Amino acid sequence: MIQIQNLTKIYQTKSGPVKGVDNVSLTINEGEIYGIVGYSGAGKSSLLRCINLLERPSSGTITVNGTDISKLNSESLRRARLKIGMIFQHFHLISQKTVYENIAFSLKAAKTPANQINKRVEELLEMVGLADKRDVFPSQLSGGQKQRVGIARALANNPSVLLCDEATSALDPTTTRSILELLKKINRELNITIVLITHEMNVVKEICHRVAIMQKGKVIEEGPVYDIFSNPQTELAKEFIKSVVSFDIPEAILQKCKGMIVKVTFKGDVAGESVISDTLQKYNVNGNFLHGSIEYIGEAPLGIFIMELNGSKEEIDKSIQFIESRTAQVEVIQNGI
Ligand SMILES: Nc1ncnc2c1ncn2[C@@H]1O[C@H](COP(=O)(O)OP(=O)(O)OP(=O)(O)O)[C@@H](O)[C@H]1O
Repeated sequence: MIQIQNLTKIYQTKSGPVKGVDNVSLTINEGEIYGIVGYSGAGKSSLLRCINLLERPSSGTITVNGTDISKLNSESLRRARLKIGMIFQHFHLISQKTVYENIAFSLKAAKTPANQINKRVEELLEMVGLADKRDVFPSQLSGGQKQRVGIARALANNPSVLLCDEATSALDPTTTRSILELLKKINRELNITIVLITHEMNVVKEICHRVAIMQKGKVIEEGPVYDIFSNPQTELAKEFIKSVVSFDIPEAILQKCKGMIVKVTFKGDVAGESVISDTLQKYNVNGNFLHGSIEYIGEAPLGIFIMELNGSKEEIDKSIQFIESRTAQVEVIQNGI
């Protein structure tokens, strides 16, 4: 478990102090995939780099598996860092070393006995699907393959935590998906806690269990990814979700609608139920779908439909109450009744 309490990071610059992280408190549970999302300059990297003390916090504490790492002396910190792997947007591989040597380098740095290195590197290559690239140099690899080497190197010393700094931002969508699948497998099979920072809400939607949304150094919203997607509280969370699931209706269409336009959000298994058709049969209301889809957050369905309801105010009110009783949320977007 990682516990961050009242963490502040202030950089001293020529033009004065700059707050990178501003009084952040978070708990990241063992075995979860935790996302930190925010625009450029929000403080994601500063926060992530404080977790393995690549940056020294100005104040606050960071406890990793029960140890307050900010209090460790340099030798203890070196050992603690071996249990915190890290991967980077631009991979940071050593270009003069082969894939094998890049991974072995981590093991040598941790003083692994020479007779154990070969077996461990082979295991890691197998795990990341690069057994056939053992002796090639990074320049001969695709971006996705380079990131696989980065992951193998980060896992070499059996860390309990893997920090991912925009690990897929330099990759195309298909490669991104395959790297995210690999991270999911590592989390599931090795029970490694993963903390990832990203500006892509899609990455959060694909693999994270919980997420923190950062702005100006602060965490402004935090919770299970499903809850944030189904019921975002802040404008920024809504904006990030829009980048993945957009339900904008063209103005010209909205102007033509004379009824009540509602956004209906179905949570969980109920997303598959025929709530809308039941409603239209039960009440004297006409429904006209304007937009809709079922998104899968991880593996849980979240159905969002925008529809125009036409009929008497009384029947529409009753049908909305009925939908709410069967599902979760109905939000009126435009009321022409
Ligand atoms: N080494 C540094 N010296 C001075 N200021 C810094 C330093 N590192 C970060 N900052 C400042 O701290 C704030 C947060 O930066 P940080 O890099 O943590 O944000 P970020 O969300 O990771 O952004 P990006 O995605 O662009 O990396 C910014 O205002 C930035 O200018």
